[in-house]
Amino acid sequence: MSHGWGYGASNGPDRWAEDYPIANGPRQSPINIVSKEAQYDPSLKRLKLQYDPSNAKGILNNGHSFQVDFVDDTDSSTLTGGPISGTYRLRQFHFHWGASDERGSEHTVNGVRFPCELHLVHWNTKYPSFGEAADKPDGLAVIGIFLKIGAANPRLQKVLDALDSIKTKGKQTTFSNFDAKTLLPFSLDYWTYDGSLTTPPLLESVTWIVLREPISVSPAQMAKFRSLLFSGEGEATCCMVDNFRPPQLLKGRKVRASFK
Ligand SMILES: NS(=O)(=O)c1ccc2c(c1)[C@H]1CCC[C@H]1[C@@H](c1ccc(O)cc1Cl)N2
Ligand SMILES: [Zn+2]
Repeated sequence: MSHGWGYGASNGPDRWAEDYPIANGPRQSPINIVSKEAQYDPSLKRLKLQYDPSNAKGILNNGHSFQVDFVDDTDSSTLTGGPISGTYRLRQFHFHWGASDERGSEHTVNGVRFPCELHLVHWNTKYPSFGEAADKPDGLAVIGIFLKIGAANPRLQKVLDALDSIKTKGKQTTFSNFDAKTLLPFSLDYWTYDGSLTTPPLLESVTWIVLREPISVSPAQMAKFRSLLFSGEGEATCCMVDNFRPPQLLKGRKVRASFK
């Protein structure tokens, strides 16, 4: 790719391997989860999420999605239990979505695509920093949550209301006192497998934890996601939609389920 990676015809997922050969690696994400082939594993623990709302720091349009960043210099917002050992710290969360409601999620379930998918990114504190953890096989743990069209979700509203101030690439604003736990569905049943970041650098460092229960989002709320731009101020306007990578080959990996 002559210019940076993206989701367009000239720089999208089908061309990422040119600059990131790991795109054809053995543990790439996302994947299609075939529920009947996921094996129930009774040794899997319950997920334990302890998030401190005061760790929320800011919200940024990074030109590929938008992310809410958290202060991660202490163990005050952590993920433990589940399929992981040790303590992982919340770094940021972000979303992937479609131009219309029939696509947008990265993971699919029995071939079903959702309009949007939320990723809560955590890093293993056995490493000194996120940067050190990002390329280790057990470095990151990302919780994936599907969004399904339904009633407006009041828990999303504070995030969506901030989008007007970060419309274009590079824009950021403060975003404080937000409890990411409010974004979780009632059930914490999950599928888990070893995978990768779903965008370049596509590092094969992620323990994926995909929740079975979606959260709701209304059509009007989806329109807010789609009001963002990939482009920077003063550049040709390019709507931020379809910022998802399609499912990748399983290549022999097993998907485990925390539930029967
Ligand atoms: N869809 S996802 O959850 O699989 C995903 C994919 C790619 C990246 C991220 C999350 C996040 C995680 C925090 C850093 C950021 C990013 C990155 C940027 C600059 C870097 O030097 C390294 C990284 Cl990892 N890349
Ligand atoms: Zn993501």
